[in-house]
Amino acid sequence: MGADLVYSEELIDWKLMKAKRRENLALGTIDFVDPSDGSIVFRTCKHEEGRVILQLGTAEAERALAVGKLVESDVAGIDINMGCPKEFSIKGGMGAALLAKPEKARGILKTLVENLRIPVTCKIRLLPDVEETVKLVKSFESAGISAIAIHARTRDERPHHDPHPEVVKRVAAAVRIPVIANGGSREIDKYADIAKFRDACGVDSVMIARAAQYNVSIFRKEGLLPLDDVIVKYLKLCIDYDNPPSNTKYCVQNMLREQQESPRGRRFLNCQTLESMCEIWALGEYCHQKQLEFQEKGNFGRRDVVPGNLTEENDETPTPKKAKVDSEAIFERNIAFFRANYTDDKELPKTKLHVYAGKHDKLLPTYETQREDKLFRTILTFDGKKYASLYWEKNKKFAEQGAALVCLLGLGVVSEESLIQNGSILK
Ligand SMILES: Cc1cc2nc3c(=O)[nH]c(=O)nc-3n(C[C@H](O)[C@H](O)[C@H](O)COP(=O)(O)O)c2cc1C
Repeated sequence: MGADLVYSEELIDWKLMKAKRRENLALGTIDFVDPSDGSIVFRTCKHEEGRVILQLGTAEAERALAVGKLVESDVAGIDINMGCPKEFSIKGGMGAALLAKPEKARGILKTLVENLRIPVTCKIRLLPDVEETVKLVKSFESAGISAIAIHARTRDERPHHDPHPEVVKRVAAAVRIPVIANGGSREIDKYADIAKFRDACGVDSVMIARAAQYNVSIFRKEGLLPLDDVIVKYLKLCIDYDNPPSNTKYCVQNMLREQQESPRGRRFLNCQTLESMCEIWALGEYCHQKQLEFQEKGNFGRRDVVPGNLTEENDETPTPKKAKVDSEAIFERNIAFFRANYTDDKELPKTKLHVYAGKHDKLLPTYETQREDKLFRTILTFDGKKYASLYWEKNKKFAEQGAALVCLLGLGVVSEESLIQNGSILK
């Protein structure tokens, strides 16, 4: 859309340190995979080469360097987050906590500068005192960093507080490295507003977060694109790079904002799969075909990566082990559990199934729940057979109820018609 560089969201050092680098031939991406559960910690691709700066949350030079070494061939630079005021960052000595430990912070930057081949930057907030901020930035400059991003607020100020471009201006005038001004989104509605903020801060570069989340075409010199065009472009990328549905949903929600209240917005909020989200913007078939193509090429979702299959050092392209359970042997239907369908607790699918088991002198069913990307699916075993819904529920309880419903259908305890009638069977 016209941005020169894009920063990743903050990734925590220990999470990346244990990740394994894999080339994903099906998607054409480089993946950093958590070997314990197969989740993707960071994914990038050729198209992003030279453009993406990986932002790291760290409190230790050694750990930061280990991550730097792991990713240095795949990113344009490493940024150390020294601005995050959130509790989890501060408690871990990361983010804005580093502003209170300037020597430690400088040590991290210096270690990276001296040992990595790529540029090192950091992102800070203003200190309450201007001269202290200048001193800090000069000290980081002397550590050899290539640029510094400054969020024009102090650690205790929140997004609704006015930013302080005049303070950024004073700091920028005191150093030679490029200062990237940040924190102006409230006043940035169009491309020309970026220059206003840039000039007020006396810098050459601006970093935009929220205004870009709302409509990423804010970076286009030619002006904003209609939101639907942006969503379509974004969804296509999500399909092409197999982005997790929950993250896709979160990002589109940030674009829709008040439109979430519209009938289309409400339909969107009910979506759980990437395909169902894509259907709203006429990309359902494209999504479906791409997912089939990726499966054929061997791109397995994280549920297919079982613990341990990424641990062999020399095995660069392991064949992911397919599903924990042989899907051939499972009775599967696309059934969702809607709590509102059951006013009487005795009618709840699990309760009903347990009563059935008692009456027929069978052992109670067992439930094994898989979790993927904040969604849940349960494989239920009853009387030697396995049952599961194809529908991923938003919590474990619902997933178990959904699987019980499939089982009741398989046993003939509930009828297909009744499930169609109450909307539980999905197409
Ligand atoms: C949803 C969200 C996530 C953010 N995550 C990060 C992050 O991972 N690292 C970071 O340095 N700043 C993060 N920020 C802060 C922004 O980078 C930025 O400093 C702040 O929003 C002010 O800039 P703006 O006015 O352009 O939004 C986040 C902000 C938002 C709204």
